[in-house]
Amino acid sequence: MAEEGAIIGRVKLEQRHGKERVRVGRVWKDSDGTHHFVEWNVGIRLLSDCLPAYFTGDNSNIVATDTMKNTVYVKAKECSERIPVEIFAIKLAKHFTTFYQPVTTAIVNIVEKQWERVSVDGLLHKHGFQFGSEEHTTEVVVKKCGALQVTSGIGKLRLLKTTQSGFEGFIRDKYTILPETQERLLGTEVTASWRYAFKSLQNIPVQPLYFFDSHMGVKKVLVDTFFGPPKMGVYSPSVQYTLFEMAKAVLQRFCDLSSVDLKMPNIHFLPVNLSSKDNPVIVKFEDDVYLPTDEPHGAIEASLSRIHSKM
Ligand SMILES: O=c1[nH]c(=O)c2[nH]c(=O)[nH]c2[nH]1
Repeated sequence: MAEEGAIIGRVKLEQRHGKERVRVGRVWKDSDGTHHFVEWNVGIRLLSDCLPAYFTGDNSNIVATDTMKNTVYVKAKECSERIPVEIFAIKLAKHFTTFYQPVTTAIVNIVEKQWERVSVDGLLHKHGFQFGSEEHTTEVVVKKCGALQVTSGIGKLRLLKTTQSGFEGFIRDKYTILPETQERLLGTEVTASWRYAFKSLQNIPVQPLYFFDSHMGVKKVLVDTFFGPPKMGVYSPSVQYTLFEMAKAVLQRFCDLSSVDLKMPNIHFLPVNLSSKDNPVIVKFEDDVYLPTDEPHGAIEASLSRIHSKM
């Protein structure tokens, strides 16, 4: 059994090492001239018995972080077919736990940037892509025994609705100035992550589009639940309530997920009222003119997990 930590006198050492921000772009070319492109930003952490490196300067059990970086490019080259980011992360993590005897666990995080195929004159371009702000994230943990944990996610998903939102009934005291309202603009930048229920390398779903479809599906449920039906929308009494509705909808719709984690900052758009001594009403706020802000913002986060296998 490898040792990743040790107690020395009255202190405990826990250690891991890896490489951060290894950036790779990969193109796949179909025979009809259609190209596919992904950009990945990879982080790797290896748990292994390299305590002698800390205690005596003996590096003989260390996988150099430079080697980890090279491995990202080698494995990207080896992927001759277009693959989802989750499968690439699993391949990398599996490599580290099987190729290196001292490595007991590999943790691979990847952020995929959004390069979307462009349309020109109404036709999808064969090799032209446009950058979007959204991110597709994954974290994969693989143990030597084959145990696996896969988390997927979405980052920087900015959503905003101009009505059907309010906030009332909260604690009022001598520090409170926020008025109660049934009419406000609601803006957020969703960071979502969800854990798949399968727990070993043998149980990874075999359908080639599984992770692509899950990602698109979860995103659609999150967005649809946030906004409600196109004509009427749906009333949000708080970010907290809407967040819970979104998380519940994801677990109800996708039974192969065991938990979902949502961070939904309340990004404030401040009402604009302008007045002067001579002109008391230059701009009177009527739910129309706002000052967009980045900070400070509300921080509202929650996780929802299944206690039983079915909801
Ligand atoms: O939806 C909201 N939740 C809060 O907790 C909160 N706090 C606040 O100032 N505005 C809001 N809005």
